[in-house]
Amino acid sequence: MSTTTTHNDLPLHTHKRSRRTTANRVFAVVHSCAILALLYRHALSLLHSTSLTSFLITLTFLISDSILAFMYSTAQSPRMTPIYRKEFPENLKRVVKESDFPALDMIICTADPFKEPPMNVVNTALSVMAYDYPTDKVSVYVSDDGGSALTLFAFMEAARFASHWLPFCRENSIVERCPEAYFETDHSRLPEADKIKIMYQGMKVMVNNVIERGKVGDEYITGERERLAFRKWTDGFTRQDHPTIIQVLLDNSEDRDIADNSMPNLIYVSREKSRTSHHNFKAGALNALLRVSATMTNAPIVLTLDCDMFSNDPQTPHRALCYFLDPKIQSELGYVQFPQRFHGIDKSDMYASENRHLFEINPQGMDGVLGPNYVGTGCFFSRRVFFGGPSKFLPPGNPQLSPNNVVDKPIQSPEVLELAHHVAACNYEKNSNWGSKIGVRYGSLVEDYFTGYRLQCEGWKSIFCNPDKPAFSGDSPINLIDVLNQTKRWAIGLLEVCFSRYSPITFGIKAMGLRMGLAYCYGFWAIWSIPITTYAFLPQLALLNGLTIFPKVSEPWFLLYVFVFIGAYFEDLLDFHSIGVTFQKWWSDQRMWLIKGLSSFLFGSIEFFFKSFGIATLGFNVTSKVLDEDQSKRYEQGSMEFGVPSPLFVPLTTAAIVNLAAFAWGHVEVFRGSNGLEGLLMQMFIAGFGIANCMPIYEGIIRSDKGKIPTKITLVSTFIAFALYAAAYVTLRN
Ligand SMILES: O=c1ccn([C@@H]2O[C@H](COP(=O)(O)OP(=O)(O)O[C@H]3O[C@H](CO)[C@@H](O)[C@H](O)[C@H]3O)[C@@H](O)[C@H]2O)c(=O)[nH]1
Ligand SMILES: [Mn+2]
Repeated sequence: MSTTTTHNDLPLHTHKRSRRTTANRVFAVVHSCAILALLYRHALSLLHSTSLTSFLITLTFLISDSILAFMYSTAQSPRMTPIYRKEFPENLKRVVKESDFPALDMIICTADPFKEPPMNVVNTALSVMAYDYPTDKVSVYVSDDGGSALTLFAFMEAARFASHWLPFCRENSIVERCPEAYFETDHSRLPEADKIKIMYQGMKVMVNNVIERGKVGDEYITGERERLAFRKWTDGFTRQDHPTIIQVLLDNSEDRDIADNSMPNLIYVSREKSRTSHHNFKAGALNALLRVSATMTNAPIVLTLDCDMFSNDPQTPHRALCYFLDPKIQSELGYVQFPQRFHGIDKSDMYASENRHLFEINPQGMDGVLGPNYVGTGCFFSRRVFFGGPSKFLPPGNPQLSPNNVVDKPIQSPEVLELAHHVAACNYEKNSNWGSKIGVRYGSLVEDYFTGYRLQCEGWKSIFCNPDKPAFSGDSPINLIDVLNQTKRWAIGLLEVCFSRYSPITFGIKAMGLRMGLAYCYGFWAIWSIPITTYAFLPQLALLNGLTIFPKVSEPWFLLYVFVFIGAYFEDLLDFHSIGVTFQKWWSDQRMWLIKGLSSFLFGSIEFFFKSFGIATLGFNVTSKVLDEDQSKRYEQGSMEFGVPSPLFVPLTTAAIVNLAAFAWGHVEVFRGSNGLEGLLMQMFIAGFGIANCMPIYEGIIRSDKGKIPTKITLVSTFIAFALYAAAYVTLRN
């Protein structure tokens, strides 16, 4: 089945349904029945339980399995109608003249020059400045929430380098337009390549020198314009407290590259910050930038990009236009989301950094209903989307910020610059709709999930654009603690939405219908921690005390458990298989799911709980993108990086110890014949499965390199494991 949109017989895009749709639906019904039967069994045994202990154990499993059932059933929603799309950018110019292409404003976010090296930010910017797009229609805005002169310095250099890099890419039809990625491979066949490479290396060395010294020395400041710019970093200037800085680095009405073509606009913006007003993290930055860009260029299409993700294909805007320029879907189309894809990932994707469920499988499913969620980066928006639903325009206070306003003054004219500074001020949003009804939405650490969700609730549709050649390519953390802290932030942010009055289960279903509402319920993520923790400890502690808590092999209920487990796992494996992911990567993904359940989801839930009672406040901890050489080496060798004595590792290590002990003790019990294998088999299997998943943790305990689990963590975990055993001994043995 496939639908085609044509203009004079030239399709811009098509889509087709997944062949697995029917199988998915049938299986969902069968599996759901099995789960219901299991819950029914728990309810029965709860009613007939003979002791307090067995009552509590059954209750724990009833709660855990109900959560699993809830998460399972909501996850089925996107699996009902996954679709695959295809674009035909080659037809675009035949349908719309290039001179009629809409202008593009691209916003790149950065927040910390030491965690996000300015050279990476520069690479991201250069990769999109070099898009195959009419340069007079392209504007790149760098949002620097770190308010760092170092980042501005890097961009001054980048602006100069761009005048060589852009014509070089165009004349040689270079595909790799991120210089760092391009120079990683040898291009000695192209005579100019060497020259450009030397230029690039020179810039890199200079920028990195400046970063190392922590300040821009006078010897690096060449012109009067630069001197004036850096003067804004006065003595009282801190990243939390400083005036707005807007620096136009390239202006397409006057700057030209070495081949005499016009350059895209390049504008550095660091919005005003003050300790007395909340800046709403990235959401605040994006809103400030939406306004600043409105005063200067006000392009109808806006790309939001994180500094850790560069463009991997210069035709990407054309792909997005295949949808935005289709008159049939135009009026309701809010955004076109490209998946987050990553480079430098190890063969087994040890940390499940690819997050295929989140970034690919789910969006494909949601695309078959109203469209995918927004994932913060690699997303082209129609500017209009930020100002009310498709049929309910909400004007911003100032008509000059309206999405249909045409800017008729040059970007460096005093009026434009004055207004731009005014709208970047930190109290500009006071008593306005920004963050609540217009712009990117505030109130969650996952502003992306929340914003996309709210926009879809307002009636906007979205498109998932997933070309074979990844459109963007990003960095991902290469040590466990960064991964866990990142997912902890996400888990908290998602709970902030799911337990608010905008919860997808209530508000979402009402606004978008059952299927979309349920699809957004993956935001309840963190509650996975409850069943995962239960299954990581309870069967094992019971086993250590010789207590049978699951059906015997000979009972029919045993088969039901087997079916539910294998069914869920096999379904997941097939999902990964259908998008071409190896078995090994799938195994890592499910393992990381368990690891997160015992760490980031668990701690995230607790922190969210504290926050809800006003006991703690939570911030956006930017993930570090700096690569440590030793760590990189261990990453390539496939050994998991612990290194720091973080409490996040304690439940994991404890679980590893308890599972090993239980598995060993189970064998003893069976050989002694005190309790037959028949009754303990399932508990033995669960402990064995736990051990299989904990392999990197045992390695982490016995390794001796810097990335090992700190001895302190091992000791604390061993102590807790004993304490748990003792507690179980007291409660379970009577
Ligand atoms: O106060 C802040 C904090 C962060 N950022 C930027 O936000 C982006 C994302 O931060 P990062 O540390 O890379 O977080 P990730 O967890 O990798 O990001 C994912 O999750 C975020 C929400 O938690 C989304 O915003 C991102 O787009 C999504 O890729 C980066 O460009 C930062 O520079 C800001 O601009 N201001
Ligand atoms: Mn990131």
